Amino acid sequence: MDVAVIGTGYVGLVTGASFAFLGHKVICHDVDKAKIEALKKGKITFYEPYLEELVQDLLPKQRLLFTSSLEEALAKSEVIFIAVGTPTAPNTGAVDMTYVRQVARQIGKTLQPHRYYLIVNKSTVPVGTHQLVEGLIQQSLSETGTEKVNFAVASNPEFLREGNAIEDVFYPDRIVVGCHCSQGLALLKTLYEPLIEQKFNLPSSFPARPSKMSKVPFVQFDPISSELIKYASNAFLATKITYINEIANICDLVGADVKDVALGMGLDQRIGSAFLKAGIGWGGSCFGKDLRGLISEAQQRGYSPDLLLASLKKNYEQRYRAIYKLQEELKTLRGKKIGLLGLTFKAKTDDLRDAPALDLIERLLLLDSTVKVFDPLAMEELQRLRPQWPLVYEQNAYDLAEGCHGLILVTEWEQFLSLDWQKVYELMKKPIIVDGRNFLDRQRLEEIGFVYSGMGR
Ligand SMILES: NC(=O)C1=CN([C@@H]2O[C@H](COP(=O)(O)OP(=O)(O)OC[C@H]3O[C@@H](n4cnc5c(N)ncnc54)[C@H](O)[C@@H]3O)[C@@H](O)[C@H]2O)C=CC1
Ligand SMILES: O=C(O)[C@H]1O[C@H](OP(=O)(O)OP(=O)(O)OC[C@H]2O[C@@H](n3ccc(=O)[nH]c3=O)[C@H](O)[C@@H]2O)[C@H](O)[C@@H](O)[C@@H]1O
Repeated sequence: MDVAVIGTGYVGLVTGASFAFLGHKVICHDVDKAKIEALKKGKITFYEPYLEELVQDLLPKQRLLFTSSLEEALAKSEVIFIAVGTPTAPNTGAVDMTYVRQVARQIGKTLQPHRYYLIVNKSTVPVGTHQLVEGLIQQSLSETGTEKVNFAVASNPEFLREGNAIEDVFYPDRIVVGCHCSQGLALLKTLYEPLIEQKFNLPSSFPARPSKMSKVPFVQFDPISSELIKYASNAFLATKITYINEIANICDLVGADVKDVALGMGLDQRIGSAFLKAGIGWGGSCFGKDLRGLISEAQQRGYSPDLLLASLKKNYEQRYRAIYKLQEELKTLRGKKIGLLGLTFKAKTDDLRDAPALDLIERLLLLDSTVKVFDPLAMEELQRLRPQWPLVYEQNAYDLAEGCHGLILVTEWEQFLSLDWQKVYELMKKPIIVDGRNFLDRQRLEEIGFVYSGMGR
């Protein structure tokens, strides 16, 4: 099947590459010409495990093409995915639909008569966006006088995680679609058929298929419900983390260990063990924006979603607990050297969008600390985002530790587990460590002589 993907960011590129791998012919379009030129050479502009390898494998086979021309992208395509950004609008917390609107209008100007097209919203979008996109396309068609174009708009939200995108896209828990048009629904089913049936094999160096996996549920809903499933899922996951963080804070008060509490809770199948890792709070490009988006949707309709409001507020407060813990040990942080081990919002990504590290650094600078940073992937990105911050950028964890009064582990990078912690201890001025992800071996660190503080343990 000929497929176009509009917007070649995280989601667009993973979507395009995965459909191409499954045997479809995919053409990805983006307005960012530099991105397209890099992709044509097999270079991706962000870090995502396995993705560059996949793109480089598909390019010579001509199954995955890139273009900065929308006309070229739509020339042969029957199914058109919209995968542009839907950020939070300034001040209101509502979803900024500028890019989706632009794309819908442009698609409407480009569709050809006497053809059928299925336009699929892959972006995370407010309820009713399928109607908005349909209306804007229809309007453009009328403006250009294009008649006899048969098209439908569907919802097909994406649930991948950054850093785990290939695994999540090829071995998903479910495929959610919302489409009123039976022809469109049939096309989506055909498109996803190899994935539903798991009729493919990734290269042996890629993540293996989970052993219990057989068929992937392809679940159809009304488009409005499909659109809401995405927001409701992200809001639930974010709230589940906020919940365990609340329990962690209570653990700190009563002397319990949140890792044990989460283990005991998670064994109850009704609760489940996933997303019960306590820490300095969630970050990233989507949880915050999608919670705000859902809150705004509810408020626009006169409903106050108090649980979601609390979940959002508590998460941002949680970030500062790492600093309170340092203050407990060091009293004042003025003039103290504090090192941040890791910067990204999670491991296996170079993404700093809404990363807790940004709030931590800002607060530490306000408290007149000297802030040293090290991250395996995100140093240049931090310099680009906050060139005005007077930070000490270090090349490795040992240089970071040198002369520090305290370290905060911000990101659970695997490589931090195998550091020579005795050496780190000897390099520090005061051996205080706040493990913001409950990631390190507490017992070993305490044996070395560190003053260790986890989140809720
Ligand atoms: N990043 C993630 O892990 C996930 C993101 N999503 C959702 O997917 C959507 C896209 O997110 P990302 O891929 O992270 O965004 P991104 O910012 O990485 O990529 C968006 C791309 O769209 C392009 N674009 C903007 N306007 C365009 C236009 N008029 N025509 C063509 N291209 C245009 C941009 O240049 C950019 O390359 C958002 O709604 C997001 O909430 C959903 C699941 C996971
Ligand atoms: O809509 C999206 O963009 C995506 O948002 C999240 O994915 P992502 O933000 O990439 O990463 P997660 O693995 O969900 O982690 C988000 C944050 O929660 C934190 N987290 C996660 C799990 C946990 O137990 N504890 C915890 O603090 C992570 O450290 C990270 O800061 C969702 O998990 C995806 O299903 C969704 O598609």
